[in-house]
Amino acid sequence: FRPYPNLPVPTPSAYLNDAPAPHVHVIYTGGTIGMKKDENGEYVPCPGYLEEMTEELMFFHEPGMPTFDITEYDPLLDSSNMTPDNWLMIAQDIESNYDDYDGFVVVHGTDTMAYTASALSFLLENLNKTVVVTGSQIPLSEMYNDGVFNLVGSIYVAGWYQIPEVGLWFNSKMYRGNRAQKYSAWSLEAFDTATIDPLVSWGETVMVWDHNILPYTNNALTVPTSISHDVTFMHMYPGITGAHVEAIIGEGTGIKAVVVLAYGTGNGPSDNTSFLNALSSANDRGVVIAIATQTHQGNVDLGTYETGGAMARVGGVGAFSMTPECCLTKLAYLMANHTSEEAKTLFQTVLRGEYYANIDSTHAWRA
Ligand SMILES: NC(=O)C[C@H](N)C(=O)O
Repeated sequence: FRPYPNLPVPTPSAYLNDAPAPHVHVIYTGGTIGMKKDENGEYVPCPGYLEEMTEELMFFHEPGMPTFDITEYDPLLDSSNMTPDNWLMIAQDIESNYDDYDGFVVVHGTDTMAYTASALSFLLENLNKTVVVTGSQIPLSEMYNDGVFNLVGSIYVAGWYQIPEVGLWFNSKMYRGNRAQKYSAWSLEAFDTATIDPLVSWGETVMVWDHNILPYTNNALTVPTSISHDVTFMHMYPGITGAHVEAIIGEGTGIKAVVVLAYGTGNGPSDNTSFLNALSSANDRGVVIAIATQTHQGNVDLGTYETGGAMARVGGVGAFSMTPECCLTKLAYLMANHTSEEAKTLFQTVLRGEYYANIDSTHAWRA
């Protein structure tokens, strides 16, 4: 339990020591944090409100807080309205402001925050600065809310700590963006990860769990110019048929890759010929079939059961412990610029610390 080494770790006395305040770029995309109720009593994003609140509230101006600029997107989005193009736009925004800021905060709705954080982790190639994605369950406009401290914590960490990763900050913890999932639509502890410990946690002091953090890079940041929209999910369930598979990934759907949410360690109905034939013909057409799991913990290993072997024999590639959000965004990133064969290989390669085969399953004790 040590502060991250080789970094300016601000202590209360350091704040008062004329330490130059770092400068953070806050990209405000929308989400509950800046919402107010409309005439129907439903929460909607409210332009200008986040900036107004950060100007008004003393927490954002305490000694030791980084300085920050807010860029507000137009329109502000409930994150349920986000698409892969929005992920790309945020990544390109970070790229064009990269040299002018010490760190970046993306303010975002919680509903699809895990997807955006994961997508950014892949899109920001050779990232060497901290990018924190955050939001809240309760808007700043409510008397009791989690938005203030989620935002204060994110700006603080993005400014003072150089962590070459995309993190997702929620409830005093920063998770690796491509490992986090929304676990609760109610709790203020809305996010968790089944595999590795948080990268940062804020208790009485700020702790950076340096053994989890990816290495720095000397290469320049790059961001691809396109992302694939032709990646989908297929949730497996008892009774699934070949016709159901065809409806999702059959010829004519234009689908290039599918994340199959299979059972347990990646198993499927090995005696269901119509189902297997539908998958097999998709594979023959070059559709990448990624086999993930409906469970939160454990590794996909298609060699454990005959029912897993069946998924491998129709061309499926196992997702190890990658979350569904990670699988979908990784494939959206890969399919834009790679052939199916390349994408299969890269899918089963650790690109941004998104899984560690054999290690992640040892976290099963967290259950
Ligand atoms: N807490 C939230 O931010 C939920 C909201 N529907 C959103 O994702 O934008």
